Amino acid sequence: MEVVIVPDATAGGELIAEAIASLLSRKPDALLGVATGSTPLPIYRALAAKVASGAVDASRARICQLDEYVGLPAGHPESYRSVVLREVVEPLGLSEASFMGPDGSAEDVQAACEAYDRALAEAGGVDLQLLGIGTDGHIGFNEPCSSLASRTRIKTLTEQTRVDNARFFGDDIDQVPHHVITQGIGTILDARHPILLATGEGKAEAVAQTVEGPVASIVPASALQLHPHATVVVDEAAASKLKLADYFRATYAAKPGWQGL
Ligand SMILES: N[C@@H]1[C@@H](O)[C@H](O)[C@@H](COP(=O)(O)O)O[C@@H]1O
Repeated sequence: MEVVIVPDATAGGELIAEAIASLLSRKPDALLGVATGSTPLPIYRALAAKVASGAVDASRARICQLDEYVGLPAGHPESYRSVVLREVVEPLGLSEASFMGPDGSAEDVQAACEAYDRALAEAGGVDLQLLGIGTDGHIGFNEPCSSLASRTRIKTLTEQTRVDNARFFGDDIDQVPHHVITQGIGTILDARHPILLATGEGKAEAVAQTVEGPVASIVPASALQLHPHATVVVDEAAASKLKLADYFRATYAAKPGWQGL
Protein backbone atom coordinates (compact mmCIF):
# COMPACT_ATOMS: atom_id res chain seq x y z
CA MET A 1 0.00 0.00 0.00
CA GLU A 2 1.34 3.40 -0.95
CA VAL A 3 0.54 6.30 1.35
CA VAL A 4 0.90 9.81 -0.05
CA ILE A 5 0.62 12.76 2.32
CA VAL A 6 -0.48 15.99 0.65
CA PRO A 7 -0.83 19.46 2.19
CA ASP A 8 -4.59 19.73 1.78
CA ALA A 9 -7.72 18.44 0.03
CA THR A 10 -7.13 20.54 -3.09
CA ALA A 11 -3.67 19.04 -3.56
CA GLY A 12 -5.11 15.56 -3.06
CA GLY A 13 -7.76 16.25 -5.69
CA GLU A 14 -5.18 17.52 -8.14
CA LEU A 15 -2.86 14.54 -7.60
CA ILE A 16 -5.63 12.00 -8.15
CA ALA A 17 -7.07 13.88 -11.14
CA GLU A 18 -3.58 13.72 -12.62
CA ALA A 19 -3.54 9.93 -12.11
CA ILE A 20 -6.92 9.66 -13.86
CA ALA A 21 -5.64 11.84 -16.71
CA SER A 22 -2.64 9.59 -17.09
CA LEU A 23 -4.87 6.49 -17.15
CA LEU A 24 -7.16 8.03 -19.80
CA SER A 25 -4.17 8.86 -21.99
CA ARG A 26 -3.15 5.18 -21.88
CA LYS A 27 -6.69 3.80 -21.98
CA PRO A 28 -9.26 6.32 -23.26
CA ASP A 29 -12.25 4.08 -22.46
CA ALA A 30 -11.10 3.25 -18.93
CA LEU A 31 -13.83 2.30 -16.46
CA LEU A 32 -13.63 4.73 -13.52
CA GLY A 33 -15.31 3.75 -10.28
CA VAL A 34 -16.41 6.85 -8.44
CA ALA A 35 -17.30 7.49 -4.82
CA THR A 36 -19.77 9.94 -3.32
CA GLY A 37 -19.53 12.07 -0.18
CA SER A 38 -17.72 15.38 0.21
CA THR A 39 -14.16 14.08 0.07
CA PRO A 40 -13.83 13.25 -3.65
CA LEU A 41 -15.35 16.55 -4.86
CA PRO A 42 -11.89 18.22 -5.30
CA ILE A 43 -10.93 15.31 -7.59
CA TYR A 44 -13.99 15.82 -9.77
CA ARG A 45 -13.44 19.59 -9.89
CA ALA A 46 -9.77 19.18 -10.88
CA LEU A 47 -10.63 16.59 -13.52
CA ALA A 48 -13.45 18.67 -15.00
CA ALA A 49 -11.05 21.65 -15.21
CA LYS A 50 -8.55 19.52 -17.13
CA VAL A 51 -11.29 18.41 -19.52
CA ALA A 52 -12.55 21.98 -19.98
CA SER A 53 -9.03 23.24 -20.76
CA GLY A 54 -8.50 20.45 -23.29
CA ALA A 55 -5.64 18.92 -21.27
CA VAL A 56 -7.60 15.67 -20.91
CA ASP A 57 -9.89 13.87 -23.32
CA ALA A 58 -12.45 12.05 -21.19
CA SER A 59 -14.99 11.62 -23.99
CA ARG A 60 -14.66 7.83 -24.03
CA ALA A 61 -14.37 7.35 -20.27
CA ARG A 62 -16.89 5.10 -18.59
CA ILE A 63 -18.13 5.78 -15.07
CA CYS A 64 -19.50 3.36 -12.50
CA GLN A 65 -20.99 3.76 -9.08
CA LEU A 66 -19.67 2.32 -5.84
CA ASP A 67 -22.87 2.17 -3.85
CA GLU A 68 -26.47 3.34 -3.66
CA TYR A 69 -29.27 3.90 -1.20
CA VAL A 70 -32.15 1.45 -1.34
CA GLY A 71 -35.68 2.73 -1.71
CA LEU A 72 -35.21 6.41 -2.57
CA PRO A 73 -37.67 7.43 -5.30
CA ALA A 74 -36.18 7.59 -8.81
CA GLY A 75 -34.55 10.96 -9.41
CA HIS A 76 -34.23 11.80 -5.68
CA PRO A 77 -31.44 14.42 -5.58
CA GLU A 78 -29.49 12.49 -2.92
CA SER A 79 -29.67 9.09 -4.59
CA TYR A 80 -26.09 8.31 -5.49
CA ARG A 81 -27.16 7.95 -9.12
CA SER A 82 -28.29 11.59 -9.08
CA VAL A 83 -25.15 12.67 -7.21
CA VAL A 84 -22.77 10.95 -9.63
CA LEU A 85 -24.66 12.32 -12.65
CA ARG A 86 -24.49 15.83 -11.15
CA GLU A 87 -20.93 15.80 -9.79
CA VAL A 88 -19.10 13.62 -12.31
CA VAL A 89 -20.93 12.60 -15.47
CA GLU A 90 -22.30 16.03 -16.46
CA PRO A 91 -19.19 18.11 -15.58
CA LEU A 92 -17.08 15.73 -17.66
CA GLY A 93 -19.44 16.20 -20.59
CA LEU A 94 -20.43 12.53 -20.64
CA SER A 95 -23.86 11.09 -21.27
CA GLU A 96 -25.88 8.71 -19.10
CA ALA A 97 -25.00 5.98 -21.58
CA SER A 98 -21.41 5.96 -20.29
CA PHE A 99 -22.57 5.47 -16.73
CA MET A 100 -23.67 2.43 -14.76
CA GLY A 101 -24.77 1.77 -11.21
CA PRO A 102 -26.81 -0.66 -9.12
CA ASP A 103 -30.58 -0.24 -9.21
CA GLY A 104 -31.54 0.94 -5.72
CA SER A 105 -35.24 0.92 -6.57
CA ALA A 106 -35.37 -2.67 -7.87
CA GLU A 107 -38.06 -4.89 -6.41
CA ASP A 108 -35.63 -7.77 -6.33
CA VAL A 109 -32.63 -6.16 -4.64
CA GLN A 110 -30.60 -9.37 -4.55
CA ALA A 111 -30.99 -9.82 -8.32
CA ALA A 112 -30.02 -6.16 -8.85
CA CYS A 113 -26.83 -6.72 -6.83
CA GLU A 114 -25.88 -9.82 -8.77
CA ALA A 115 -26.66 -8.06 -12.04
CA TYR A 116 -24.36 -5.18 -11.10
CA ASP A 117 -21.42 -7.45 -10.27
CA ARG A 118 -21.96 -9.20 -13.62
CA ALA A 119 -22.17 -5.87 -15.46
CA LEU A 120 -18.86 -4.71 -13.94
CA ALA A 121 -17.16 -7.93 -15.02
CA GLU A 122 -18.69 -7.78 -18.52
CA ALA A 123 -17.45 -4.18 -18.84
CA GLY A 124 -13.92 -5.53 -18.37
CA GLY A 125 -13.56 -4.66 -14.69
CA VAL A 126 -12.91 -1.37 -12.96
CA ASP A 127 -9.59 0.23 -13.92
CA LEU A 128 -9.40 2.85 -11.19
CA GLN A 129 -11.70 2.87 -8.17
CA LEU A 130 -11.95 6.06 -6.12
CA LEU A 131 -12.81 5.58 -2.47
CA GLY A 132 -13.53 7.77 0.51
CA ILE A 133 -13.64 6.41 4.04
CA GLY A 134 -16.32 6.56 6.71
CA THR A 135 -15.44 7.63 10.25
CA ASP A 136 -15.98 3.97 11.20
CA GLY A 137 -13.55 2.76 8.52
CA HIS A 138 -16.16 1.77 5.92
CA ILE A 139 -15.47 1.86 2.20
CA GLY A 140 -18.42 2.08 -0.14
CA PHE A 141 -21.11 1.17 2.36
CA ASN A 142 -19.25 -1.86 3.70
CA GLU A 143 -19.82 -1.29 7.37
CA PRO A 144 -17.62 -2.83 10.09
CA CYS A 145 -17.63 -6.64 10.08
CA SER A 146 -18.43 -6.84 6.38
CA SER A 147 -16.92 -9.96 4.88
CA LEU A 148 -13.57 -9.22 3.27
CA ALA A 149 -14.70 -11.51 0.43
CA SER A 150 -18.10 -9.85 -0.01
CA ARG A 151 -19.62 -9.09 -3.40
CA THR A 152 -22.20 -6.44 -4.24
CA ARG A 153 -25.12 -6.89 -1.86
CA ILE A 154 -27.58 -5.14 0.42
CA LYS A 155 -26.27 -3.78 3.73
CA THR A 156 -27.78 -2.05 6.75
CA LEU A 157 -26.18 1.25 7.74
CA THR A 158 -24.85 1.84 11.23
CA GLU A 159 -26.37 4.63 13.27
CA GLN A 160 -23.03 6.48 13.00
CA THR A 161 -23.12 6.46 9.18
CA ARG A 162 -26.74 7.62 9.14
CA VAL A 163 -25.81 10.47 11.50
CA ASP A 164 -22.78 11.33 9.31
CA ASN A 165 -24.91 11.38 6.17
CA ALA A 166 -27.92 13.22 7.63
CA ARG A 167 -26.37 16.49 6.42
CA PHE A 168 -27.33 15.48 2.89
CA PHE A 169 -30.94 15.00 4.00
CA GLY A 170 -31.59 18.38 5.63
CA ASP A 171 -30.03 17.17 8.90
CA ASP A 172 -33.03 14.90 9.38
CA ILE A 173 -31.76 11.41 10.23
CA ASP A 174 -35.22 9.95 9.64
CA GLN A 175 -34.80 10.73 5.94
CA VAL A 176 -31.58 8.70 5.67
CA PRO A 177 -32.37 5.21 4.38
CA HIS A 178 -31.42 2.23 6.56
CA HIS A 179 -30.53 0.04 3.59
CA VAL A 180 -28.04 0.38 0.79
CA ILE A 181 -26.49 -1.58 -2.05
CA THR A 182 -22.72 -1.53 -2.07
CA GLN A 183 -19.97 -3.10 -4.08
CA GLY A 184 -18.55 -5.71 -1.74
CA ILE A 185 -15.03 -5.58 -0.40
CA GLY A 186 -14.13 -8.43 -2.73
CA THR A 187 -15.67 -6.48 -5.62
CA ILE A 188 -13.66 -3.37 -4.71
CA LEU A 189 -10.47 -5.42 -4.48
CA ASP A 190 -11.08 -6.60 -8.07
CA ALA A 191 -10.42 -3.04 -9.30
CA ARG A 192 -7.00 -2.71 -10.90
CA HIS A 193 -6.12 0.37 -8.87
CA PRO A 194 -8.10 1.46 -5.81
CA ILE A 195 -7.26 5.00 -4.64
CA LEU A 196 -8.62 6.14 -1.29
CA LEU A 197 -8.70 9.84 -0.44
CA ALA A 198 -9.18 10.94 3.17
CA THR A 199 -9.10 14.49 4.42
CA GLY A 200 -9.63 16.15 7.78
CA GLU A 201 -8.98 15.32 11.40
CA GLY A 202 -12.20 13.32 11.66
CA LYS A 203 -10.73 10.60 9.43
CA ALA A 204 -7.34 10.36 11.19
CA GLU A 205 -8.20 7.40 13.42
CA ALA A 206 -9.84 5.42 10.60
CA VAL A 207 -6.84 6.13 8.35
CA ALA A 208 -4.33 4.99 11.00
CA GLN A 209 -6.22 1.75 11.51
CA THR A 210 -6.58 1.22 7.76
CA VAL A 211 -2.91 1.71 7.01
CA GLU A 212 -1.08 0.60 10.14
CA GLY A 213 -3.54 -1.69 11.89
CA PRO A 214 -4.18 -5.36 11.19
CA VAL A 215 -6.31 -6.45 8.24
CA ALA A 216 -9.63 -6.92 9.98
CA SER A 217 -13.28 -6.72 8.97
CA ILE A 218 -13.93 -4.37 11.91
CA VAL A 219 -12.04 -1.78 9.79
CA PRO A 220 -13.27 -2.60 6.27
CA ALA A 221 -10.80 -0.25 4.54
CA SER A 222 -7.90 -2.26 6.00
CA ALA A 223 -8.70 -4.87 3.31
CA LEU A 224 -6.87 -2.56 0.90
CA GLN A 225 -3.67 -3.95 2.44
CA LEU A 226 -4.46 -7.13 0.50
CA HIS A 227 -4.40 -5.31 -2.87
CA PRO A 228 -1.10 -5.32 -4.79
CA HIS A 229 -1.61 -1.74 -6.01
CA ALA A 230 -3.62 0.34 -3.56
CA THR A 231 -2.96 4.03 -2.95
CA VAL A 232 -4.06 6.03 0.08
CA VAL A 233 -3.87 9.81 -0.31
CA VAL A 234 -4.30 11.80 2.90
CA ASP A 235 -3.99 15.43 3.88
CA GLU A 236 -1.91 16.45 6.91
CA ALA A 237 -4.93 16.35 9.24
CA ALA A 238 -6.00 12.85 8.19
CA ALA A 239 -2.35 11.72 8.44
CA SER A 240 -1.97 13.08 11.98
CA LYS A 241 -2.25 9.67 13.68
CA LEU A 242 0.09 7.77 11.35
CA LYS A 243 3.18 6.50 13.16
CA LEU A 244 5.07 6.10 9.89
CA ALA A 245 4.18 9.52 8.45
CA ASP A 246 7.82 10.56 8.08
CA TYR A 247 8.64 7.34 6.28
CA PHE A 248 5.70 7.82 3.89
CA ARG A 249 6.82 11.40 3.17
CA ALA A 250 10.41 10.36 2.49
CA THR A 251 9.33 7.47 0.28
CA TYR A 252 7.10 9.66 -1.85
CA ALA A 253 9.74 12.41 -2.09
CA ALA A 254 12.23 9.86 -3.43
CA LYS A 255 9.78 8.21 -5.81
CA PRO A 256 10.88 8.02 -9.47
CA GLY A 257 8.63 10.38 -11.46
CA TRP A 258 7.91 7.78 -14.15
CA GLN A 259 6.07 5.58 -11.67
CA GLY A 260 3.08 7.90 -11.25
CA LEU A 261 0.63 6.88 -8.56
N1 LIG B 1 -20.98 5.65 0.90
C1 LIG B 1 -20.24 6.84 1.13
C2 LIG B 1 -18.76 6.50 1.13
O1 LIG B 1 -18.38 6.07 -0.16
C3 LIG B 1 -17.97 7.73 1.55
O2 LIG B 1 -16.60 7.42 1.51
C4 LIG B 1 -18.37 8.13 2.94
C5 LIG B 1 -17.57 9.30 3.48
O3 LIG B 1 -18.11 10.52 3.04
P1 LIG B 1 -17.38 11.90 3.16
O4 LIG B 1 -16.34 11.90 2.12
O5 LIG B 1 -18.43 12.92 2.90
O6 LIG B 1 -16.80 11.97 4.53
O7 LIG B 1 -19.74 8.50 2.89
C6 LIG B 1 -20.66 7.53 2.42
O8 LIG B 1 -20.89 6.63 3.44
